[in-house]
Parts: sequence; C-alpha cells; structure tokens
Amino acid sequence: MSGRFIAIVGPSGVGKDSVMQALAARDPRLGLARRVITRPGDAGGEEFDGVTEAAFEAQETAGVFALSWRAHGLCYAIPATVDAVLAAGRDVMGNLSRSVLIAAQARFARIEVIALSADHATLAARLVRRGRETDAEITRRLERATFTLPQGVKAHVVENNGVLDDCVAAILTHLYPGAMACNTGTDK
Ligand SMILES: Nc1ncnc2c1ncn2[C@@H]1O[C@H](COP(=O)(O)OP(=O)(O)OP(=O)(O)O)[C@@H](O)[C@H]1O
Ligand SMILES: O=P(O)(O)OC[C@H]1O[C@H](OP(=O)(O)O)[C@H](O)[C@@H]1O
Repeated sequence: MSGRFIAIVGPSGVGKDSVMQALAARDPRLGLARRVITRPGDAGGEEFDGVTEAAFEAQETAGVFALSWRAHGLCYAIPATVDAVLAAGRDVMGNLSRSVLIAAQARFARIEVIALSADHATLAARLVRRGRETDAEITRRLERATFTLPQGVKAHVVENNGVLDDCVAAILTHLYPGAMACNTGTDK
C-alpha cells in the first residue's frame, strides 16, 4: 500500500515546522517533504530550497511540483519527488497552506490532515520571539490566524499551546493507533 501524505496545517506560529521536525526525529516511519519557497535561502527556520520567482514559475509550468500555492507574498511548493517516497509505502509530512487542502486531497491517494491550534496570544508571542518577520508582517500573519479550513476537509485537530512533546505524542497516537511509536530520541 502507498504511504500517506501527512498535511500539517495551522496558523503562522502554531508550530508546524517545530512539530514536523520533532516527529521526524522521533519516528523513522515519517519522512519530511522539503519545500521550494521564493524566500532567501538563509532566512532560517525549516530547511527549504530557496528560488527566485522566475525559477519557481518555470518549475511550476514544467510540472515538477505536486502542489503549489501563494501566501504571505511568497510562492511555496511541495516537489513531486514525494510521489516516489509515497509509492515505496513511506509516510511523508508536509507543511501546507490551509487554502491548498482541497487540491491536496485530490492530488494524493492517501492523505491525513493534522490541524494544529494555539491561542492568539501564544501565536503572537512565538512569532515575535522567532523574529523572522517584521512587526508589520507578523501583524498580517496574525490576521490570517482565523482562516477556516475549506469545507469538505476532514482534519484531526491537535493543540500546541503547551509542551511540544505532548503535541508530538498526540499526533503519533493518531497516526499509528495501537502501535508503539518508534522513539529514536530521548524524552525530555
Ligand atoms: N510547543 C511549543 N512551545 C514553545 N515554543 C514553541 C512550541 N511550538 C513551537 N514553538 C516556537 O514557536 C515559533 C514558531 O514555530 P514554528 O516556526 O514551528 O511555527 P510554524 O507554524 O511553522 O510557523 P510559520 O507558518 O510562520 O512558518 C518557533 O520559534 C518555535 O520554536
Ligand atoms: O495561512 P495558511 O494559508 O494556512 O498558511 C500559509 C502559509 O504560511 C506558512 O508559511 P511559512 O512557513 O510561514 O512561510 C505555511 O507554511 C503556509 O505555506
């Protein structure tokens, strides 16, 4: 059976990248899709392929992306190379925009949507502490926090207000019910 594409979604600052990195470190069954983004490659945060807008559009036209979308003035994509990993039966996580979920459900034969949530004050404090965006950009990101999931999207909602490990454990239990999560790291 093919693997599942695990879409990790939620407002900016909710912890999508942190949770995905922790999941990948905790459980070798979970791969991580490396995104293509029109953001300077040294911006920090997740590992991604930074490209110019012209290069992005050329790759998009050439069909090398499984999914692509625009948000926060940037272009984002999940490369179609994930198909080979899924075909080999491996689950792969990807950080997606909530706006691309209908397309994602159509694109992948098996998909799980994990919607992370955190309260507004927590999101704001995290974005300021992370310091990747300007104050104005942070304000715009927080305004988008209430974006609702498109109708027809079936998501499993997991809170990430508290300890990251609790959120990670809840996701592993949902993805692999009844099975012991493989723990290759150390519990904190
Ligand atoms: N459970 C947590 N407790 C404390 N800090 C956290 C937790 N989860 C994430 N953070 C911190 O919050 C900040 C935002 O997390 P992260 O970049 O993973 O969010 P994101 O959802 O991927 O955001 P964006 O969509 O803007 O990329 C980071 O600095 C991260 O270290
Ligand atoms: O608000 P929505 O549309 O759900 O998410 C929009 C985009 O915001 C985040 O981008 P980044 O990782 O902060 O650059 C997400 O990863 C997504 O690509």
